[in-house]
Parts: sequence; C-alpha cells; structure tokens
Amino acid sequence: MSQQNQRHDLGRLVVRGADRPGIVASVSSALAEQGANIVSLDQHSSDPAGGRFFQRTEFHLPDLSLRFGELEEALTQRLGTEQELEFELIEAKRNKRAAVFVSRKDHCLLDLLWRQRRGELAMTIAMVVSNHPELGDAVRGFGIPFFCVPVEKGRKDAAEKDQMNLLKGNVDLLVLARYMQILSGGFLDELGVPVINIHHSFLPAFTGAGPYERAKERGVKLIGATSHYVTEDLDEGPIIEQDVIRASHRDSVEDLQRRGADVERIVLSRAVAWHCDDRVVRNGSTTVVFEGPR
Ligand SMILES: Nc1nc2c(c(=O)[nH]1)N[C@@H](CN(C=O)c1ccc(C(=O)N[C@@H](CCC(=O)O)C(=O)O)cc1)CN2
Repeated sequence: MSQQNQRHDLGRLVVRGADRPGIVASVSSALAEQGANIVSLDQHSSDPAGGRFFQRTEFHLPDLSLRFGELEEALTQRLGTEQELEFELIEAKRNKRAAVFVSRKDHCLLDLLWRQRRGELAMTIAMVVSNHPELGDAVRGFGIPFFCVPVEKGRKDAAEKDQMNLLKGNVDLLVLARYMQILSGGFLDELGVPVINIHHSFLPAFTGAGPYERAKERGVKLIGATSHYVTEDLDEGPIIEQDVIRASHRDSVEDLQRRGADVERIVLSRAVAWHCDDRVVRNGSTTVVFEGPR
C-alpha cells in the first residue's frame, strides 16, 4: 500500500499550552466518543509541577474527511477555547504544499527533489525559486516549475515582491535550501507560513556567511549543520535538527565544504520530513520534536 493510501483515514492532533491535570483524559475521551482509534501518542510536559504541555496524537477514524467538523467541535468542547491551550487537527493524507528557494549550491535542493520523487516526504514541491538561473534545467527535469527572481544589490524589496506574488496563498511551507539571501521581516510576516532553513554550521557557532572558512581558521574538530525555522534575526530561529562530523587539520576549506554538504542534506531532509509529519511543535525560541524515523 502506498504511503499516501496508508494515510487515508489517519488524523493528527497537536496540542500545546499551559499544563494542567486532565488534558490527556480530555483528548482521549473526545477522540473515543467520535470512534477514533489512537495509534500513537507522544507527550512532553516541561515541568511536572505545571509548565508547558505538548502532545502529538495520531488516530484512525473511518471517513475522517466527513467527520472532521464534528471532531473539531468535540475537541473544542473538551479542551475549551481558552488561550492557554491550543490544538490543531490535521488530515495526514494532505501533503504540505511547499516552495523551495535556492541560490547556486544544488545538493540540498536535489536531495529534497529526489526524496519527494521517491515518496519519502509528505510534501508536494509546488515550485522552486532561485536568484540565479543555473538550476532551472535540473528542476524542470523533475517536472517542477522553476522561477528565476534575481536579487539585485539595493533592490531586495523588488525581488521579494515578485517572490511573494508567486508564493502568497499557494504554499503551506517555504524551504530555504542553501538560499543565500536574508529575508526581510516584512516578507516573513506577509508570507505567514513556516520557513525552514539549513545553516551550514553547528549553531550557535559561526552564524552568517562563510562558516566553513571560519571553522578552518578556528581549527574546530567538529563541523556540522543546523536546520531551523527562519525568523527576522539571522540564523537565530528555533532549531529543529542538527548533526555533526569530525574534522581535522588535514581538511582544507574545500574538504570541509564537500564533507559538510552530506550533513546539510540529511539534516535538512530530517527537519522537513518531521515538519511535514507534524512532529515539530514550536515552543518560543525552541522546539519540541517528537522525532520520526531517522
Ligand atoms: N530572515 C532570515 N533570512 C535568512 C536566514 C535567516 O535565518 N533569517 N537564513 C539564511 C541562510 N544563511 C545561512 O544559513 C545566510 C544567507 C545569506 C547571508 C548573507 O550574508 N547574504 C547577503 C548577500 C549574499 C550574496 O549576495 O551572495 C545578504 O542577504 O545581504 C547570510 C546567511 C537565508 N535567509
């Protein structure tokens, strides 16, 4: 059975907010009353005495699409509408619709395209946008629209306007696959969907441009990659996934870039896969990740 079919009547419920006794009972009761069968449940409480509550539940409910509204109503009645506790009900069969931004480095982009084509990601790549033309043929080879929107010095706002015209209302997610332009706060606010970036260092070390060059200068013995949600503050967004490999004096900057690229690809694909499976819950400047398979 294909992955899409497996997800046909599978629902997800993500709950987060102020912890209090009885939340798990309320969620379980609401689902049971509607005839839903819980197939997996992950939960985290930040403080046993009462802090922040996070829960990800997957459940099977026949004819889920037809039952969605009444289930949402039952959960609202059980969990209340107070601000302290919020929930999101999701149909697992619906892929996230994503745009990918890239500059010239192709390894992270191609990895996502290959994984999407193999059905590994609950994501449909609707378009690829680059500030350079070089990767157009490769993207079109996957049957995916490619748009080149150059970013001229001092005219970033004009580029962002063109990008917004392509994205607004068309995507649920934006992935920056080694996109080397800083997005403005206004762009992020107007787009209004999650943006995931891959930074080519083990943050918080070496934020900004040229991390491998600075790693070489510093003589680090570990290099890595970090995937994070994008905020206006460069490379400061909530971290989703990281990984590292050993480095030594024998590695040139080019060696670090070549070896680091493999880490970047796997870290970004894990982060995107977990986001698309609703496994990542924002918690202020951090995240709670109910990890999936590695
Ligand atoms: N608002 C944000 N935008 C972006 C982020 C982010 O965290 N917040 N991450 C970057 C990716 N990145 C490192 O991972 C990065 C990209 C670009 C630069 C940079 O200095 N860019 C210059 C132009 C460089 C050029 O023209 O080649 C600039 O934008 O002025 C630093 C780090 C993606 N965007």
